[in-house]
This record gives sequence, C-alpha cells and structure tokens, in this order.
Amino acid sequence: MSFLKASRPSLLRTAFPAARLSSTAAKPVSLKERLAELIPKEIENVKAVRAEHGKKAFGPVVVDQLYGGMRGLPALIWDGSVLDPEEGIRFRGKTIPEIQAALPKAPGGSEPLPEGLFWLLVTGEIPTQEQVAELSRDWAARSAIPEFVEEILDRCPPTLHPMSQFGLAVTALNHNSAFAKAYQDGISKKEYWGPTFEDAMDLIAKLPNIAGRIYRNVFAKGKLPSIDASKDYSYNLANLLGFGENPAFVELLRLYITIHSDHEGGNVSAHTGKLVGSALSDPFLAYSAALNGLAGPLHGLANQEVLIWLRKMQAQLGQDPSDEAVKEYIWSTLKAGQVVPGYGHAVLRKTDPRYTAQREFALKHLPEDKLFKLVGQIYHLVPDILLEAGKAKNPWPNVDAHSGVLLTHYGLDQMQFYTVLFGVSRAFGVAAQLIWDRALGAPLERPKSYSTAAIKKMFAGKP
Ligand SMILES: CC(=O)SCCNC(=O)CCNC(=O)[C@H](O)C(C)(C)COP(=O)(O)OP(=O)(O)OC[C@H]1O[C@@H](n2cnc3c(N)ncnc32)[C@H](O)[C@@H]1OP(=O)(O)O
Ligand SMILES: O=C([O-])CC(=O)C(=O)O
Repeated sequence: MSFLKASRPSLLRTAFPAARLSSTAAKPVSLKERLAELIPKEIENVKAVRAEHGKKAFGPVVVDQLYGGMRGLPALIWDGSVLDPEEGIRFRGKTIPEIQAALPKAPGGSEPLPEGLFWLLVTGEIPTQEQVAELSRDWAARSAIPEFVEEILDRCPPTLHPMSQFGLAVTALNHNSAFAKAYQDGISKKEYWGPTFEDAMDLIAKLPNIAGRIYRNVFAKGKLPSIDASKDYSYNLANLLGFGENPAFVELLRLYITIHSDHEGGNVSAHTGKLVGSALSDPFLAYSAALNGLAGPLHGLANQEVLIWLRKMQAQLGQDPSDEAVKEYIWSTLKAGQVVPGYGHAVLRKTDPRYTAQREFALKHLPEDKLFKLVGQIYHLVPDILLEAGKAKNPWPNVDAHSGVLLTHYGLDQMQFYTVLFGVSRAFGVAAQLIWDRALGAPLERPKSYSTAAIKKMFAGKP
C-alpha cells in the first residue's frame, strides 16, 4: 500500500489531515484507509468463492441471447448494486427508501448526501457525518480543472451537444492521470488500485466544474463562481449552475445524484466504463467512453427525450389535455415507429423505484406543478397502451420519465443539459467499480463472438 501515502496531493494533506481517526467513530476517517483495510479481505473472499464455485454452470446460454443484446446473460461481477426486476435497485443491499433513511444529510436537509452513497458503494458501509464531510472537503480541494480543459470547453460551439462536450473534457483529464503515470513508471499490479482511487476521486471532484462550464457556455448564463470548500458536492454543483440560492433545488440534486449513481454492472454506461477500464485505460478514458454510451436516447439521453416529448404534447394539446387526447398522442408516437421515452426497461418489470422517489419529492415540493400533473396523468395511460401494443416487456416508467420535470420546475429547462447531470451522478458508480476492478485484479474483458454461419453449422441436423 505504498501508494497510499505517496499519491495524496500535498495541498490536501495540510488543509485536511485525512488520516486522523474520528473521535465519534471507530472507523478511520479516510475512505482510502478504509479501502486499504477491506481490499485484502475481499481478495480472499473472491478467491474462496472461485475455489468453491468456479467451475459451476449458471445454466444454458440460448442463441437468442447472442442476437438479443445479451439480455439476462450472467456475465459480470459488481457488488456495489444489484437490480431486481420486480423490486428495483439495491445499493449494497439497501433499497432507495433505506438509503434515504440511513445516509447522512446536510444540516437542515432531508435528502441523502451523494458523498455518503459513494462511501457506501465503495465500502459497503454507512459512513458517519464526519466521513461524508471529509469527502465533501476532499472533492472541493480536487475540483479545479486544468486551464487547457477550460479552453477546450470554451472553444466548443454552443451547437455541440453538452454530452459531446462533457465527453471531450473528461477524456482530456487523462492528461493528469495518476494511474497512467504510475503505469508508465512501472507500478506493480498489486498497487493499481491506489492511483485508480486517486483518479476516481479526481474525476468525481472535477465534474461539477466541467458541467458548470458547459452549462454557462452553452446557455449563456454568465461567469462560473468558484467552489465553496465549506459546502457539500451538490450545493457546489447547484451553485455552479446558478441555483445555489435555492435550497429545494440543492436538495433535489442531492437526491438526483444519489439515485442515478449506479444500476448494477450491466447497463450501457457502467458496463462501458468497466470494459474500457479492463484494458487498463485510466478512469478518465474509461468514464468518457461510459458517457458516450449514456448519451444514447435509449439510455441516459431518454431524460432529454421525455421533456421534448412532453413539451411537444403540450404544444399540440394545450396545458390541460383530456385523457383521450393524451392517449391519441401516445398512440401516434407508437404508430410513427418511435418509442415512448421514459417507459420500458431492459431488466425492470415494475415501476422504477427511482421514479417513485422523484414522484415523492414532487408531491412534497411541487404538487401543483402543471408538468408534474401531466407526468402523473401519463403514468395512468401509457402502461395499458404499451400492453395493448404488445411489444414492450415492461410497460412501466423508468427513472428518466420523471427527472426533467423536477429540473424544469426550478428553472433548469434546457433539456439538452439533463444527461450531463445524469453523467455527473453515474461517475459515482463507475468510479467505485473501477477502483474495485483494479483492486481485485479484474482481467481484460474479451467475450467470444460468433458468426451466423457458425451458429447454423453448430446446430445443423439437430432439432
Ligand atoms: C437510465 C436508463 O437507461 S432507463 C431506459 C431509458 N430509455 C427509455 O426510456 C427509452 C424507451 N424505452 C425503450 O426503448 C426500451 O424499453 C429500453 C431500451 C429501455 C429497453 O429495451 P429492451 O430491453 O429491448 O425492451 P423490450 O424487450 O421490452 O423490447 C421489446 C420491443 O418493445 C419495444 N419497446 C420497449 N419499450 C418501449 C417503449 N417505451 N415504447 C415503445 N416501444 C417499446 C422495443 O423497442 C422492442 O421493439 P422491437 O421488437 O420492434 O425491437
Ligand atoms: O439498468 C439499465 O439498463 C438502465 C438504467 O436504468 C440505468 O443504467 O440507470
């Protein structure tokens, strides 16, 4: 663990002595120290599981899975979160209501701090208030982005989609990657996790400055304020976007970042990050690849698509459309060969609990909002229509059906920006996974592909 001491930025060491023990908790204050304790035990745990179960089969793989986007194919290991089709996501075994109750909150706040969720994803433990405060301070201290990255963003035409700008900037952060440097310097495999941890922390810490700069540049929203080291991550992100004075918006971001962070290992963004990281591309390269997957309309971009779809509906049908008019609009979407954005899911078979958490937030903070009411009305109409149309395996809403409505309520109505916020959050899950992959020595990913001719030959003459 020699990297543990060597890699910590000296500025941070003096400003925030991370190594001291909490007076209130038996656990060490620093996340990196706690990780250093957990990793050897987990290496032994994985060894034991592989020794006992390594040669056991999961069941048959059918040809349809090769053609069908690998649905249900058991192929990955990730302990941070697991998705049950009926129940939805659990982060380290905890449901969304459970983490809302258990994770530390900001003073006067009632939503969980994403800092706590990151700690939970990485360690499997609920952190103390002091531990999350330390993470807030650590991320604030790491938050500055290099000047050349600022220049890259400032040179982007405002017509370049915010997600493309986001991916560019995150790729460019690889310039200062601790992992890439350590690899060039000949670091031992056993120590990979140390510089990966540093990059992962830097990545998360720098995203608000990137997101804020993109938002201000593209939507002409004026000068970026600086990060306030005495405040939490979500406050700072809100403030960079120009919403720091609105406590309800800050609370929304705390909830938003917490619930969008991770959705087990197989979703497009998480899996892309893991796959690219498996080539020992550093966390910045791995995460920029993940962002490009998140930018697709069947994945993270669906939250932008939902708002565009709702706005078109309002423009066509007015502010208070009848159920009949809304039904017709939904059918016209399907008949045009398009998907209803925000509905359906590759794994879930019930309403996404992330949708429910956002609905509860709306009921508390904006019950009379017209767009929120429309979203509620649609919820009562879309599932029956999708069932009648007979294709979608899951007719229920996913997380993206609700997020834009909340952001719009507070004035963040530039829907092209929404997936950037999703991307800030998803970094928490991908970063946690990259740290553990390097700690456990996860190998290069390289599944086998087959040609259609090979499939035909394999089963020729067999029923
Ligand atoms: C954060 C997230 O990524 S959550 C998902 C965000 N994406 C969306 O909301 C976009 C709308 N939804 C969809 O396109 C899909 O439901 C997906 C991409 C999420 C899941 O896709 P799949 O696992 O392939 O879904 P499923 O097995 O149910 O698809 C079967 C058929 O139903 C269709 N279908 C699924 N959902 C919908 C929908 N919301 N509207 C219309 N048709 C749908 C599929 O397009 C597919 O049609 P096809 O046979 O002509 O190709
Ligand atoms: O799980 C998935 O495939 C998509 C999803 O909801 C997410 O990544 O948040």
